[in-house]
Amino acid sequence: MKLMISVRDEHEATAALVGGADIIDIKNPAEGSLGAGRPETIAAVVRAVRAAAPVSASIGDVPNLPGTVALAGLGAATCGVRFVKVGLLGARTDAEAAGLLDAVSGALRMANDTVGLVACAYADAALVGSLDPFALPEAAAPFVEGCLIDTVIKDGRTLFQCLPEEAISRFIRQCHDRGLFCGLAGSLQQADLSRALALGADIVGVRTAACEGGQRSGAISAKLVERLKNRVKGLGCRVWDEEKEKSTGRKLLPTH
Ligand SMILES: O=C[C@H](O)COP(=O)(O)O
Repeated sequence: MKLMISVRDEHEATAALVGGADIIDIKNPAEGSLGAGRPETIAAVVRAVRAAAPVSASIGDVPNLPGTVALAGLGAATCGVRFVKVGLLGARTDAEAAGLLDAVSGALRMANDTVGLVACAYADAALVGSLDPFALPEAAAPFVEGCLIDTVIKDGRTLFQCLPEEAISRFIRQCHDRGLFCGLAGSLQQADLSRALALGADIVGVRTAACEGGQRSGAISAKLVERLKNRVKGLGCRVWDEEKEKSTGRKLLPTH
């Protein structure tokens, strides 16, 4: 299981790498759960990380405007990231989700073939009228390399307080059955990491628990990242299903 740390800028990216993060995810917490960073910030993080880890860039908790979102995806893809991550906040149906992802994946192909797309739905979608997260893997499968389930309301409630483990397990299975990697996020704390691994998650995405003061508006602390990483290492790592990698022809884990 890989530890993905969501960072605001190149300074936080460096701290996350020092702490042992496996994946560097760029987001702007001031603009939402998956708020988009500015292009110059994304480029600065890519330069700071170099080849030390895969870099993903979030393009926001997006509205249901495929053209607008595709342009945002193209912009992020030209900054040298390995993944573009899109929060499907404005999609209400699987058809709207597929329409958005089709538009963004077409834009990424204009940039280059090495940039993968990651679709994100929300465990607390019902509170904001967004897409049922369990409709995501099926709708996203033709366009993405992986899916993430996160929380849109960052009030400290964790993913595991929004959904029962059985439901999270179902989401992970839906992804794996379609050859997609699956990430879990949503105010995850140390204690949640073992649950995520036991359920078969491939990636855990964290910001708040890696921030000084335990506030996602705080700064990423290398020490706190190291503590999270040691916890993940102490839990061992899920062995990939070689068959699935062969059958999909895709590395199921992000590579850089
Ligand atoms: O990685 C994405 C998540 O939004 C992490 O943020 P969080 O731990 O503050 O919920």
